Amino acid sequence: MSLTLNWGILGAGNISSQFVHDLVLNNSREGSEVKHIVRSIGSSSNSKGHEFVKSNNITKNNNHGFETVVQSYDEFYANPDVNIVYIGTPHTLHKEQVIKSLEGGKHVLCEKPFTVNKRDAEELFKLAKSKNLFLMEAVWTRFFPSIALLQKYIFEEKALGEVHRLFADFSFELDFENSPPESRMRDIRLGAGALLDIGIYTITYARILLDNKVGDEHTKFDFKSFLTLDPTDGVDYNTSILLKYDNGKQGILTSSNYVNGAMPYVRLEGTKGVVEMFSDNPARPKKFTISFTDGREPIEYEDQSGYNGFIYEANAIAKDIAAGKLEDDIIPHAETLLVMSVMDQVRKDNGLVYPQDK
Ligand SMILES: NC(=O)C1=CN([C@@H]2O[C@H](COP(=O)(O)OP(=O)(O)OC[C@H]3O[C@@H](n4cnc5c(N)ncnc54)[C@H](OP(=O)(O)O)[C@@H]3O)[C@@H](O)[C@H]2O)C=CC1
Ligand SMILES: O=C1OC[C@@H](O)[C@H](O)[C@H]1O
Repeated sequence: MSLTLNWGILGAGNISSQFVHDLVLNNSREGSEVKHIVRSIGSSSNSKGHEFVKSNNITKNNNHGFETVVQSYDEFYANPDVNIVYIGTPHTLHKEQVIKSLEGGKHVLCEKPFTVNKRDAEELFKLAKSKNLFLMEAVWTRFFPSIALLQKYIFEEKALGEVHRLFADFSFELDFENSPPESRMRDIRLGAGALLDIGIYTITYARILLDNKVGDEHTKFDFKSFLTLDPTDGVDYNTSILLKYDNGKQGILTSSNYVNGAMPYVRLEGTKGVVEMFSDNPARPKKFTISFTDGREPIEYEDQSGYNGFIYEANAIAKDIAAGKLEDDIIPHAETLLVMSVMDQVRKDNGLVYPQDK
């Protein structure tokens, strides 16, 4: 089984840089199980692309002897050396870029939110299957070792007893003064708003901590929600979702771009114990504590790997592709569609329509 991926990185921005950091670190470490070769950076600007290669310190030495080229988007899609594309551009560009990457015969890992609505996501998954190519939404959170460990404690060992309630918050105060109205964080045409940007993670925590099944197998739930639409930008910067599973478990999910959130950002309550999660970034589940009601020693976990955490999803995909799979078991297509359907309904119930919905 060959565990080598030849990556093309689309968009030389913030998240692409964080993603590439992990690939470079992986390649600099002895004994890494997967070779992640960065073949190409697709950028709107040649100089920006070269600056990206430089600032992320991608060299032949830490890239398995390969030079990284910088290409225009169109050259990038046609690059025969790239076999998987990572899409790190604003939400509303994902759809067209996934299509062009698949048309170019490449597997795709596309940043969250995968698309703006479920209809578009379905179209992309159908296309990938028809071309026999792997396609996944990059919800990296789901792939952290901390999550697998928590799921073992919660669902297999029942360390919390009966789980009843989850609080999950992802909030940070957007620097409105320094974020121009045409930035991806504010522009409705780029899919701005807290729900698609950070609310998606609170729904993700409900999915992975309240239910041990994914996609078509999921436990049924219902929800009600409120969005506060900003009078200037017309998108939600305050978002609350109340969720109830058929088995009675509840999730209280909040996200905001008006105010900063508190720590712990996740609190999961059961009859015998409580999980609390801490992080500099609630998308990155690096640290948790489990405290027990009977006074037992708490369990404490912290990821000390030195990775940002993108390596976990990247390695999982390498194994999937080597095994000939078209989707991943942790976030199969149906799971992305489920989360997208929740976000569609929340927007519908609160009057948030993106131009792409029409
Ligand atoms: N997994 C995670 O934790 C995170 C995921 N994300 C997701 O990644 C995506 C990108 O976010 P982020 O990296 O923060 O965004 P940035 O604005 O930092 O970068 C996006 C890049 O996309 C390209 N681009 C093309 N067209 C546009 C446009 N009209 N406006 C802005 N950029 C454009 C640019 O690259 P170039 O000029 O080189 O073509 C730009 O640098 C989003 O969908 C977001 O949800 C973001 C942060 C964290
Ligand atoms: O996915 C994300 O996680 C971290 C946030 O800061 C960012 O806005 C968002 O896109």
